[in-house]
Amino acid sequence: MACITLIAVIIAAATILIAERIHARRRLPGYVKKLPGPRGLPVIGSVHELPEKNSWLKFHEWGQKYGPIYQVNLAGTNHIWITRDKIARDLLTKRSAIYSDRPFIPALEQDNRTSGQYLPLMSRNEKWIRQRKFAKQIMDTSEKASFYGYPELESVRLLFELMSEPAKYNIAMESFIARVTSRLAWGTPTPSDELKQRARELLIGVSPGGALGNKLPFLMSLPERLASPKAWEARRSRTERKFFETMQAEVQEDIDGKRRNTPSVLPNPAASRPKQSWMRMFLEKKKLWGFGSDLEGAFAVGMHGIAGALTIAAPMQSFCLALCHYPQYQPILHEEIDRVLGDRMPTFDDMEEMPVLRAFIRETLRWRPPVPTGIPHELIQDDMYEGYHIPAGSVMHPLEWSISRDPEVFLEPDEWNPMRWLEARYPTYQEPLSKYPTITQYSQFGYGRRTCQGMAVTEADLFVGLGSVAWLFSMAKPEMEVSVADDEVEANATVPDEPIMRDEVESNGESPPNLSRYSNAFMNLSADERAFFEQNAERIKRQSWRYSGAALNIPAVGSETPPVSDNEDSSARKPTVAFDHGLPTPPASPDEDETRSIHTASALKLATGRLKMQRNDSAISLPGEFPGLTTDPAAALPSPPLTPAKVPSKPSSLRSWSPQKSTKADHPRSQSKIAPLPDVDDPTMNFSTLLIAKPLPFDFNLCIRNKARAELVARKWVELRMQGEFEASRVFWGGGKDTKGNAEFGWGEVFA
Ligand code: HEM
Repeated sequence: MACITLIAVIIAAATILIAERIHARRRLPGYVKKLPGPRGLPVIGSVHELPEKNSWLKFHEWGQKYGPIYQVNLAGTNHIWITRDKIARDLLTKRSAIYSDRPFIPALEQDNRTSGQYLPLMSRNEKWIRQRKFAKQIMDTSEKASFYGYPELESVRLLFELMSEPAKYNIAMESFIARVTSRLAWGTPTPSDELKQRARELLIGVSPGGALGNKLPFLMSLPERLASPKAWEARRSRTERKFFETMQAEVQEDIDGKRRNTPSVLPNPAASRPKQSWMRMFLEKKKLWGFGSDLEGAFAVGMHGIAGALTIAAPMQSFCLALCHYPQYQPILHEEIDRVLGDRMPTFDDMEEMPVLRAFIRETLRWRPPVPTGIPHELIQDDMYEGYHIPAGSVMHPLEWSISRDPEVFLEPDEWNPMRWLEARYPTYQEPLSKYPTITQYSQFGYGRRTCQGMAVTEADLFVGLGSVAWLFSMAKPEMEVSVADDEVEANATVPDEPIMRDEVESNGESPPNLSRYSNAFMNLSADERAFFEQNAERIKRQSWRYSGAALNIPAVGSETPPVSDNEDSSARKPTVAFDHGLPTPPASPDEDETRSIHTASALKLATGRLKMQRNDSAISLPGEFPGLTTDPAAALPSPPLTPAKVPSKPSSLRSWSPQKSTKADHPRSQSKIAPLPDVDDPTMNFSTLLIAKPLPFDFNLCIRNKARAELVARKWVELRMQGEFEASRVFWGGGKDTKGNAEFGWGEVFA
């Protein structure tokens, strides 16, 4: 029996092979050349040569071997890899009429090309046209409204969380993006955890190295009970739909005023007012969009939520990686931040004035592209390029990893060097600096008719989010930690059993402590809050440093309170009592100023418990290795190498490169040495394996650069929280207890 099966498999494989050969020969006229590439094995092609981790490095290596455009057979499908920007533009942009389709993704329950669910994965059909129009409208409108101020708002919570639990920096950054995106999509940050999970699960579903159904498509034709990947996908798909429909219905209820003052849903009336959002735009002008159903609108908005939720967090984490591994550039960024912003946090309006911050972000996107393999296009008819045949149905990959490592454009391409965007001696430099470098209009966001719709949101989130992080913190690898212990601070490091209160703080001045007011204030706390402080007394005690009273000069609240919007009843602004990050929400008090001050002090104290302070406000400086800032910033810039990288000078276009004719002697590989591939043990190369490459968590030190800024953040956090802005994330499935839900809806297992 086994023998018969083996013979059957061999016959089937041989038939496919012969059919492939005949097919290829019949379609290729004699004068047309075939693109080079690895030969691979019959049937499976080169699948077995791909590593599980960082597969883009293999494609990059093949690019160096076979040239800037080559083809690979992967399980019977022809994949074409493009490693130079010019070729990607020639094909995907200039010939976008035939290069703008998307390949089929087997692991999804519904056909990604026609289902109308995910704009980035659709074929170029009617649904794609109307959803792309809709996407442009919602992006343009929200951009004009400065994306409703959500990045600035959530960056306060981001900084507060980073001060509170620096070790969870990756969660804080992902939450920042998910909250901003949830607000944009539905006007509320409460679904942010669910959105993150929806994004992770979809990412698994669409990644070639993710769901098993993409590696073994036949599994998707079996019944769910026999194929667990199919059951996983069915649940993912049901949960996603339910989530999008629930959010759509809630926004509709908000608009209709039905959800106002319903404490079980949103405890704070101020927070329950309908906020601006993409869903609101959809619902208010439904007819304008011409969608087939409300469900299409639910997906059109939800998909944008998902697209934003994980992509932007990846470069935020790569930014930390870069700053730690290339510390010599940090002072340059801090100099710009201190000069332009001083003691206020950045806003989107600061873009023009801050080319250094933009350069740091752009360079991070280049150095560690969030989508290193690019998002593939599919060619719908046979084509020719520079004498080479590209068959219809080929899956075209603009290989971002290689495109952003073209040694003719990027000197020393593997080095993170933001100066390449700021100094005229680099080929990438462009005037005027008030505009360039941009964060958008970059190969990282794709080509032609399928370019990313979320570039502007990405720009706002990264600029405000990372600008805020660098405004408050400096970063260093653990072994590079500078001495941060301040004798005075150390001497004061005894912490009372209870939280620091305003009166105690003031007592560091002339007047003696007013203990009665102190204890009254403590007694004014709700039972929940008192319990919190009691339970956390030990933790609070363990803090490594605390502010001295003189330093904690808390100004009265007033001028910085955000204005009350037209449709908000200011008397309705009541603080809520809920626990989030282990920190109490301030209770309502007749004396709000006092309550705010008290809670600012305790919030700040709790928040900064695990952080280190730098001795002075300037950035890290170590002898020798790091450039100190001088009055002439140019003189302080680190000197990049004047000679190009050790990589070979490679042809930038196909004109000077002809793979088919090449002999061993004139092949690019034999002309010069191949650039060494990055070491896979390199700590900066530790990435998740899915389509979006996110650095895995790593150890580093976050140091507060300036006390006054930390105080400002804590104060803003308290104020905004009292206004009901920082609602905690909601649990959608499982009756409020957990996220697993039941067999029908809930969270599936995820990895990476
Ligand atoms: C760092 C952040 C991001 C990166 C690197 C990125 C990258 C990309 C890439 C490479 C594509 C495919 C382009 C092509 O096929 O040529 C794409 C498409 C798309 N992106 Fe983004 N993206 C990011 C953030 C976002 C955000 C925040 C949103 C929305 C809120 C978004 C929405 C979309 C949409 C709707 C498409 C599909 C366009 C189409 O197929 O017609 N992206 N993105």
